[in-house]
Amino acid sequence: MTSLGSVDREADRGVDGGADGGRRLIRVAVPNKGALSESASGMLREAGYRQRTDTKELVLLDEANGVEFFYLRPRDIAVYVGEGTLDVGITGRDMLLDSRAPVTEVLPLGFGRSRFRFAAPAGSGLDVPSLQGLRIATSYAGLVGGYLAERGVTARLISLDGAVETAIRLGVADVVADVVETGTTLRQAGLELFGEPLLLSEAVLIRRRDAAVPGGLEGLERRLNGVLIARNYVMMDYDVADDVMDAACAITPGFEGPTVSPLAREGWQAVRALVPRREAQQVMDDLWGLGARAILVTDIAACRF
Ligand SMILES: Nc1ncnc2c1ncn2[C@@H]1O[C@H](COP(=O)(O)OP(=O)(O)OP(=O)(O)O)[C@@H](O)[C@H]1O
Ligand SMILES: O=P(O)(O)OC[C@H]1O[C@H](OP(=O)(O)OP(=O)(O)O)[C@H](O)[C@@H]1O
Ligand SMILES: [Mg+2]
Repeated sequence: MTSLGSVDREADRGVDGGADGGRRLIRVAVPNKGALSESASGMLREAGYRQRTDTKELVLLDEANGVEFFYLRPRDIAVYVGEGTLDVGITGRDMLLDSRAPVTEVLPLGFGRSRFRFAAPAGSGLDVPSLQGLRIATSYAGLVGGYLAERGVTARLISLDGAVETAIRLGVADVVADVVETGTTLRQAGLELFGEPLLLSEAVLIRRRDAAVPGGLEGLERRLNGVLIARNYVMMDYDVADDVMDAACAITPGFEGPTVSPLAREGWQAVRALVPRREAQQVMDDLWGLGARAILVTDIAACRF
């Protein structure tokens, strides 16, 4: 295992000798465990980067791609990036806001989606103004404190490391504020949600705010964006008669207009466009209704936009 210190010095020297001669590595923080860890590494792997095979590895150098990955607790990632120690990182939007670190979102990554909510024993009938003077257990005191301050509510925040849902039963708090995905954990604790979500969270790529854009970020962002498009879009091909071509193109506008090619068949054209994956079945029905035929959908293995 390599120590963080020795790799730091290696990174400062950059990648020598290659076509990029002396290019500095971009240093990327990745969650080492928890809800975001597997998906973050999976996405980076899909984007062509090396990822660790041993969960005990703390640092991994992907020299060919000019990236060095540091596996850290998701809660600490905004701190490292905010301090400028690491260039970019993947963490949850909720953790980034909670940290108050000087970082900014570069790209939402579409996984680790959750809502941040207040909850209390079923039937309490609470709302946000009635939190005044109550005890709120949370692992996100920065986020909750900021939310209440904006609304002029003063409550006592009980900071806990995790499993906050149990705090009410144990008499430590009146209310909890926590991450909710399915709501199962809250229900099992006999709690119910109240108030609007404080936040809709997901995994995000972050960088330091008010600092120069790190070298290499553009390439990383383009690759990750390519993964998002490959995941969220499909390629649709179909044949359509000239007289309904405009209507068909309106159904499948693509990103920059569909590709239209002549067909051997007189009065018909072949059309190709990207379509949101979740809309593909409805779009095929609509095209069929217009008279389009030979409608094919294919997955995108990789792309750059
Ligand atoms: N069940 C979940 N579904 C979706 N996202 C989640 C879920 N649990 C946590 N997250 C998100 O993952 C990020 C990291 O949370 P995670 O639970 O992994 O860290 P933690 O609570 O500090 O550590 P741990 O739970 O491993 O002790 C946060 O942004 C959070 O919103
Ligand atoms: O709505 P659900 O689908 O039940 O998911 C939400 C739960 O998942 C997370 O717990 P985690 O396992 O991370 O434990 P923690 O609370 O100790 O962080 C979160 O803190 C909630 O407790
Ligand atoms: Mg957790």
